[in-house]
Amino acid sequence: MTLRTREVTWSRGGRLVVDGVTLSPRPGETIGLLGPNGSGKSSLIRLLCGAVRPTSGAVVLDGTPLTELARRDAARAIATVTQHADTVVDIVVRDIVALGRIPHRGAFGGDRQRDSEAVADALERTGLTHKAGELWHRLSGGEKQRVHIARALAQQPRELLLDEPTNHLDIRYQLDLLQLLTELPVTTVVALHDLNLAAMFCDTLMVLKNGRVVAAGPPDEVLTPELIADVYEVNAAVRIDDQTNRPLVTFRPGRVPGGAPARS
Ligand SMILES: Nc1ncnc2c1ncn2[C@@H]1O[C@H](COP(=O)(O)OP(=O)(O)OP(=O)(O)O)[C@@H](O)[C@H]1O
Repeated sequence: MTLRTREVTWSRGGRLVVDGVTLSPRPGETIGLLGPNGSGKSSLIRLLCGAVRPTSGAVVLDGTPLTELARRDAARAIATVTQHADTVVDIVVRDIVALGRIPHRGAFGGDRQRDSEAVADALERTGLTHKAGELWHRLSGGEKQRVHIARALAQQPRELLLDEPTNHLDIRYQLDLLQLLTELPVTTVVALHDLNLAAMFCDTLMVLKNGRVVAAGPPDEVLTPELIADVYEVNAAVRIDDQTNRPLVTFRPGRVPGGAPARS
């Protein structure tokens, strides 16, 4: 059992932002959420973590709708890395990462040894051990991003949700992060803009357009020139990379209005 959605919809201002999405990850798999700006990826992640309530349909964790679950139970199982998370408080990196341990604290405090091991491990995995004592506001954008990821890892969740986690990272950390996600024994849903990174690291891709799922499945079945033209209105060629055995997308200049790929 894992975190799933059943025909979930979310409407805002009379518009269906998320429109009947069913997401059923296999435990441990990495699902990449793709789609153009405004297609509903962040909104679906907000539904999955319980930040917003579905208008209809359900988000369920081990069969129980999130809306019926105690906050602490959901927080122990689900960690989320959102976009634009910031803090104005003067706080050091280690203390931000330690916030991930809060859901594990009981009425008599937590297991301190386990907490500090989880924090140290999360710092190590994100390459931040040497920054543990540094103040948050002195970090670069990419380092801040990695701190948020470390906080989520310190939470030791079963389900990990990430909204464009690579957007501030240089290419080395993008690759490191996505490699790490595939190696963690957790179910991961990650919204991405980079089709090639999604193809390289995700087990399954789900593509949204106007809040609806337009394709879902293994990367080599989903990422076709036709799909890319339809969803992004760009002209692309796709081949299987002989090193990674994954689809590799190259783009051609010019828009493809209306969605049909231009003939080369
Ligand atoms: N709270 C809200 N109230 C009204 N409209 C909203 C709200 N949240 C999202 N939307 C709208 O829903 C649509 C989907 O937004 P969302 O942020 O989920 O897209 P996205 O696929 O994550 O986009 P991006 O790639 O730009 O981050 C957008 O048109 C957005 O303006």
